[in-house]
Amino acid sequence: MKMALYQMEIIPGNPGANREKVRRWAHDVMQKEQPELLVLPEMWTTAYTLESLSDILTEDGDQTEPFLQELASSLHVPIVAGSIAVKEEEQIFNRAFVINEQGQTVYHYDKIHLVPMLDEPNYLTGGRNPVKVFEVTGRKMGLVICYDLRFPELFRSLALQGAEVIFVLAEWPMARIHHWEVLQQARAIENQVFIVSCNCVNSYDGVEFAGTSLAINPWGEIVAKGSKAEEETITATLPLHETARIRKEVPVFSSRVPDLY
Ligand SMILES: NC(=O)CCC(=O)C(=O)O
Repeated sequence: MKMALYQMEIIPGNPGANREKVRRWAHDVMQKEQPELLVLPEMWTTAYTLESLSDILTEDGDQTEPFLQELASSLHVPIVAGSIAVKEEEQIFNRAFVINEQGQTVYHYDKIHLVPMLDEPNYLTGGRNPVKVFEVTGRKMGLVICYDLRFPELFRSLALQGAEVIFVLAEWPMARIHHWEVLQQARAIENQVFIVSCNCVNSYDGVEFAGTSLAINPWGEIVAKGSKAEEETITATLPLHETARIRKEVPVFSSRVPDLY
């Protein structure tokens, strides 16, 4: 399965301009690369403009989900559409969407673990619904958002539900780039799944983001990697059939003894 990841330089606090960037990118990458799936990063309409988020969202309304639905159906491609800030009454969630190639939203997920190091808990409300797998292109997949990467329980739950690929949608800072790579390789190895991450680049409010979007196979090998600082497209072709062989060679799932832990 061929995927295209948009390692995006987000324009802070300007949803309309970011939607236009994504529209142009999606049309361009579909023409040049013909991927079967598109992937966007975390909070890609606003970046971490947390203090002004409420006003930005009130003014912008709910335009982004219909925009993504129209984009997916017109290009006839599913989109793991990163996450965006969504305001519901007085609460703001960091919400990811998955849109199928018919333009239907097949899944959404509110980030459960809000990141204290970026002050999220002071502005956002954490999700309270459990993670679930979703199906696009006939394959089961899962997703988490950024700081969730530090909580292996989410990944194990998704793997046990049958996810073959787990996406990490992120605005991960350069300050902890070492954790970013190592944790993803560990999640891939321990769950014997493909991990695909989409991060952003550039900085906002003194925080530099780390790029380095990754595709990692269930053996833990990096099969595609973005640069640290450039806005770019990363394409990755995932041989999904390899998972069965790896799970036979190291039969982690049949060796588990969940009654004891
Ligand atoms: N956007 C995020 O959740 C960043 C997570 C992070 O900085 C970390 O886990 O470290």
